[in-house]
Amino acid sequence: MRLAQLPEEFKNAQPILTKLESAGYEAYFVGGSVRDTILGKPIHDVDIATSAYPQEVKALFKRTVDTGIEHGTVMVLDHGNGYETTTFRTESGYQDYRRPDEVTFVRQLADDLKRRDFTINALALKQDGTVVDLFHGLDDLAAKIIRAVGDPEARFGEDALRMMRAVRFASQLNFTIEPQTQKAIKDHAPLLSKIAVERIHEEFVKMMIGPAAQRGLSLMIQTKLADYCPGFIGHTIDLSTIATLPHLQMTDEVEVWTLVALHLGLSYQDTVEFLQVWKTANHIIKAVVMALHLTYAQQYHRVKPRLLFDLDPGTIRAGTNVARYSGYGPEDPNQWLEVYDKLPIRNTRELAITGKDLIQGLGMTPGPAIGQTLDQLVDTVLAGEVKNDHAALVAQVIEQQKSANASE
Ligand SMILES: Nc1ccn([C@@H]2O[C@H](COP(=O)(O)OP(=O)(O)OP(=O)(O)O)[C@@H](O)[C@H]2O)c(=O)n1
Ligand SMILES: [Mg+2]
Repeated sequence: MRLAQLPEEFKNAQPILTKLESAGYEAYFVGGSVRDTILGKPIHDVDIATSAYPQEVKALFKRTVDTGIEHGTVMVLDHGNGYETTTFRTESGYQDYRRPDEVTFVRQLADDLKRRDFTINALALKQDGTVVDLFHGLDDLAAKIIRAVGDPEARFGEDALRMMRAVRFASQLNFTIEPQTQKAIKDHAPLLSKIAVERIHEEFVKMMIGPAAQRGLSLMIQTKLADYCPGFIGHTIDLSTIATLPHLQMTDEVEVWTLVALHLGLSYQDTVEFLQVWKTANHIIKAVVMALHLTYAQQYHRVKPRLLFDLDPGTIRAGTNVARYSGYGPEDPNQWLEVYDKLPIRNTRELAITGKDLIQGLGMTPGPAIGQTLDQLVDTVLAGEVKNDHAALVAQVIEQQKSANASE
């Protein structure tokens, strides 16, 4: 196969390949960008593989960064772009099921391609558009199949994360996993516990955001990969409910975890603990808990202005979408955002009175009472009982002070 037209990203990188070739080395585009180009999808990072050894690459280019030189990777900087340029290599050792004990640089492209995970990821592209396909990766791309290169057991024994990559690609590309490859995943699923949670996390989220998330999740259940993910054991039924939702099209990590927490029936506190075990970033955990409040409120038909006030557009969108995927959100995905936009205030700072006004103008003592009073004013303004107007709010505070004094 020869591609008639290369995407812009590859064209920009061509001078790097030309320079390597002029010096007598071989150089190819490899990895996901080749796969995605053939599928007609946009590409992100351009990876280059070459027969030149790292020191030879460094000698050829003026500006390089040693991003992973012990594994053969040097980043070549060119016109504001950086290209990961990796020497052809073989790997051996994998005693920990995650990384090789030893990498050996080699001069043959074939040796490099045969250590890669799946046939669709083992394609190489020459700069003239010729595709080097040693393992029928093009047939598998056309048939929409994820198949390990060579012996699947060996590939998963080398790097157990590849099992999660298989289900992630099944979702992202809407592909099936070839039966022998799938059997090897089932046989090796326990090895997933050797992998750092952060790496499983990344694959899981990518899988859930993919267009065929239901397929990916079903595969995780069938192969028992789910049992080796944090907090999923014993929750297969909840996960299979997610796998049957008809309109799943998640757009970000907050949606993913909100949906999972909802279907696992987690309380807010359990959600925090569950997401900590998954090593989720704190700002994401916070957003998930907020979105979950909205999702639960929709389930019980109790969405109040104060709840929307406490959220922000991002968490409102996530909470609404998750309720919609689960069958009880509003028909219009923008419904709660529109209500939010029409709130008289969306932030305590938007109140037409400040803590300073309370202290200096109304003689209140500095302390926690100031915050409580402002919070009550937020409630009254949101409930439509008082207009967000300075004089009206001052009158409201004086009223409250009077009735407080009277009851003393
Ligand atoms: N566990 C892994 C990870 C990567 N690779 C090889 O390294 C390439 C680049 O890896 P990576 O960027 O992680 O994945 P991509 O396939 O490029 O997918 P993405 O589009 O998500 O980057 C893969 O295509 C594959 O050939 C592998 O064999 N085994
Ligand atoms: Mg990649």
